[in-house]
Amino acid sequence: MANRRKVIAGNWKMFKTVSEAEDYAIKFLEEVKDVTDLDVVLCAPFTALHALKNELEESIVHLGAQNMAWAEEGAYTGEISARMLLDVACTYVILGHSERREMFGETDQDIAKKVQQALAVGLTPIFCCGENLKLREEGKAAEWVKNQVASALSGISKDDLLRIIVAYEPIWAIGTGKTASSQDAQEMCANIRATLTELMGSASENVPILYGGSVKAENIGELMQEPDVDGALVGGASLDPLSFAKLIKNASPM
Ligand SMILES: O=C(CO)COP(=O)(O)O
Repeated sequence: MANRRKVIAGNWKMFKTVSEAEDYAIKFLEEVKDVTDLDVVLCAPFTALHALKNELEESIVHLGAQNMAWAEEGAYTGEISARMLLDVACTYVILGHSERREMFGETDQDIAKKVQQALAVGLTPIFCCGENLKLREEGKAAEWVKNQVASALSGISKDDLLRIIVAYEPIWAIGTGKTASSQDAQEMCANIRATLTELMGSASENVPILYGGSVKAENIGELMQEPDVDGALVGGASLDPLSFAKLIKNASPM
């Protein structure tokens, strides 16, 4: 039996000012302070990270960003580097989210470079992959996601791959209220693990694979029952501290 971490990560996307984030952190910490059986991550906008660093210090909640530059530093107007994220106590960073791929033109090559840069400074990448509705309906979802995983992760050493989290987020399930069935989520997460096995051998058993797409307090329990679903990346349902705390408690294996 694999000894994988369970992870629930909230992706706030482009929501919350500094004061809203601080207010959230106070309420959220009160609710989740005794959670020990899974890793809890809040991926906040850049502008809220420093304030959250202060609020979350010495708590069980880890801090993450939602994107970063592939370059180390330099003349890249508007970009944020991996070291800047470390500086505000981030330990995680979401990379390759479908919204960045679709709306901001990020390619598999960009994402591969970002994953390498994150690993180089010691951040844990939450690498996102997932198919759109057309690909799913054409029966091409598994192949598409396999290619996304292989092209972003194939240049990475086996040891470094052990430090990655993969999030499977079917685009048709994001923000639509349409969750993949837990069987579909399991099937795709198992396929991703098989691709990881091709890259890193049986150590893939230790890589957490999350599901994302309309996850809520009501459906997390069922998803977590699946053997290859090790947690969730949660958008809309992470925006309210009390309901996100409820989701986390429902995800808990205890
Ligand atoms: O994109 C997501 C998380 O990264 C999922 O968003 P929703 O949970 O709002 O569907």
